[in-house]
Amino acid sequence: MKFLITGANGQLAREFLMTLNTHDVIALSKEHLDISNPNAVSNAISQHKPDVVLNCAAYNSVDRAEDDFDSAFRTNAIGVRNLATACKMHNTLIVHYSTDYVFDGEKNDFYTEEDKPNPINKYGESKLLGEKYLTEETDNFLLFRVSWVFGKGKQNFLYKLSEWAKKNNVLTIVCDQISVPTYTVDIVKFTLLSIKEGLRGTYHLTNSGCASRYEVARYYLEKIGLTNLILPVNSEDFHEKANRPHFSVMSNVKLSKALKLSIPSWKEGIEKFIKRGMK
Ligand SMILES: NC(=O)C1=CN([C@@H]2O[C@H](COP(=O)(O)OP(=O)(O)OC[C@H]3O[C@@H](n4cnc5c(N)ncnc54)[C@H](OP(=O)(O)O)[C@@H]3O)[C@@H](O)[C@H]2O)C=CC1
Ligand SMILES: Cc1cn([C@H]2C[C@H](O)[C@@H](COP(=O)(O)OP(=O)(O)O[C@H]3O[C@@H](C)C(=O)[C@@H](O)[C@H]3O)O2)c(=O)[nH]c1=O
Repeated sequence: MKFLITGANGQLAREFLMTLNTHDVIALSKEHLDISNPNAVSNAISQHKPDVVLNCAAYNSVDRAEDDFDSAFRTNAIGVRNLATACKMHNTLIVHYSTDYVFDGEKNDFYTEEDKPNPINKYGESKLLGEKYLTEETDNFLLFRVSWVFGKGKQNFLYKLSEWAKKNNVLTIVCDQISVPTYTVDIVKFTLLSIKEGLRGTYHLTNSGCASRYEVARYYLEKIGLTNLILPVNSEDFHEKANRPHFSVMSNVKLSKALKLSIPSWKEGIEKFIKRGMK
């Protein structure tokens, strides 16, 4: 099976590259394939004729998207539509990733695939439009909503935490944002199993369990031997541009039933990540 990976310098793409046999993979970074360019996308799919496109490209700057919706929209919505159109032409499976931030966080229970999204920030809006364009354009898709992704890379909360911890003895961490930290290794594993099993459609792919940012910080920093004082605070204490959902935990039951497998907890994910040297 031949894979084409977009956004090849990102943290999820790099995890795929570490797992897949490189003979079967075409990996294109933004420099080599900007997914917002329809001709470039069409040419890349025609030229490489992959069986599967793994779309790991995204505009992920949640705060910046508030003032620069155009950039977020171009990559997270138009880019996805370009890929979906080209994949449909060649009957290629497209695997795409969305986010817990498509939900408003008001449900106070785990979100299922049946729940109606209602984003409360511009990044979430752009990702929801990407979902819409994907599902309107083709049936041959796997759409995974993931949350609080961590792995080798900098676009994640654990990396940011360790940077904050190096600079400050006392950390103030929000306790009113609850979701599921999800390890790139598990995203890759369950994506590849889903492809192998022939699944299609929308699934929530998160590690199991849930936690506030404050709980994650305490767990992670203790595990890596840092003794910073960590104080719980509310989101309103940070004057961030973007609103973030208070409770965006997604249930992974649909995926776990479809694969007849249980998905490891976020704590197991973090332990595995640390054992691998946080690489
Ligand atoms: N990180 C997280 O916490 C979460 C991520 N997700 C989703 O998971 C998926 C993987 O994210 P992750 O690996 O963490 O993201 P990263 O930010 O690590 O990687 C995204 C990559 O996409 C590239 N990119 C940006 N715009 C374009 C474009 N127009 N064309 C091609 N490439 C582009 C970026 O390049 P450059 O850096 O040069 O712009 C970057 O290399 C994304 O769909 C993301 O939205 C969902 C929930 C949480
Ligand atoms: C600076 C600082 C921030 N925070 C909090 C405020 C804010 O909610 C959060 C910001 O961390 P991040 O930048 O990792 O959060 P954010 O970029 O919002 O993370 C999100 O990214 C996108 C791509 C997703 O799809 C989501 O699933 C989620 O992972 O950290 C603290 O608690 N203490 C601090 O000292």
